[in-house]
Amino acid sequence: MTNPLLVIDSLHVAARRDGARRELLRDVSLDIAAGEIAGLVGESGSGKSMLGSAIGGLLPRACAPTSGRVLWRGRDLLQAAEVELAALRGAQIAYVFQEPMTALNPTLRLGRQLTDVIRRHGTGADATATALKLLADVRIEDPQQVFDAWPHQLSGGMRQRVLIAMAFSCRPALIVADEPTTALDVTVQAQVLTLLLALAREHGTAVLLISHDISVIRRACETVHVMYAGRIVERGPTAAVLGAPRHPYTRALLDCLPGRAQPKARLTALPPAGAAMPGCAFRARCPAAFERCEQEPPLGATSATGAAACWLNHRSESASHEGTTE
Ligand SMILES: Nc1ncnc2c1ncn2[C@@H]1O[C@H](COP(=O)(O)OP(=O)(O)OP(=O)(O)O)[C@@H](O)[C@H]1O
Repeated sequence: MTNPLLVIDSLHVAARRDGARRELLRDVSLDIAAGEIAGLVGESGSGKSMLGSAIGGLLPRACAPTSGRVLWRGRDLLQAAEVELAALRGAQIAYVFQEPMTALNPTLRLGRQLTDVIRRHGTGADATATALKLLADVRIEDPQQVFDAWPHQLSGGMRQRVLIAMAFSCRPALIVADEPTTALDVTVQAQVLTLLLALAREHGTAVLLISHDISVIRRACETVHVMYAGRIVERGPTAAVLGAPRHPYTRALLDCLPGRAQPKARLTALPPAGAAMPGCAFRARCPAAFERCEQEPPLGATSATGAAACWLNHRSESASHEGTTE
């Protein structure tokens, strides 16, 4: 990829609790180019939000990177001070989170919250006029009414539109959208996702769309990264990865889609992400890697480290679609 906006290079993140260390992200690498709509998919607890948070320096207090780099336009953000990260967030990297109510301040009218963001990043323009224009851009019919409203007076879908307006307010180069539609009614999920993507394309904004729902990723993203137990196990152009998945976990995710299971066929349970298991959790489903997986010694006695070791060793030959054309 020429001149990527974001390069995550062999990132490891661990949590510390009562003196014990638990690895949450293991050797994660991911590139995003300017304007690219990239997807990150995996089951709950696989580390998607942890990765999204690590990009903008928003990891929970108990969690920290232990090695690797997060290069933003070539600058390693893991070496940046909080003041630099705070300036970057909003201005260049914006976030849209799952639950709009928790991302908004319930004690401030929406117009005030929008103009605060606009003024903080100093675009110089009339903040009120800019806010009203942004509300119109997210297809809100009566921007003035929403500008004057309190967060609790809006529906979840409308609140998420306001947060999308806020995210675009400073024309960021990247939006990290962490399950942006999961908390919404099914009927508005598609509208909000379509809006987010349309604005991103219009402004040339790159998006890292985080979702547990592979059908959302399939519909929205040019590239996909599949995450399991803190690792990216497969990556590539969405059509290539989902059209011909190479990793058994990707195949298992696709098999979970409604309509995919054959009539009367049994749904096979996914291997548990946190369970202790020697060798590769997928060896029974992965003939190409079977022998190596069997021989691979587990890295540790607890957690899925045995599986991780295996993926680490055969990932490049079996699960990368690099260079694949759609
Ligand atoms: N504040 C925290 N301190 C320590 N560990 C955490 C913290 N938050 C999350 N974790 C752990 O990090 C791992 C990854 O969690 P993460 O929230 O990134 O998963 P996810 O894939 O985004 O799932 P979900 O879609 O349910 O949010 C999980 O094992 C989780 O228990």
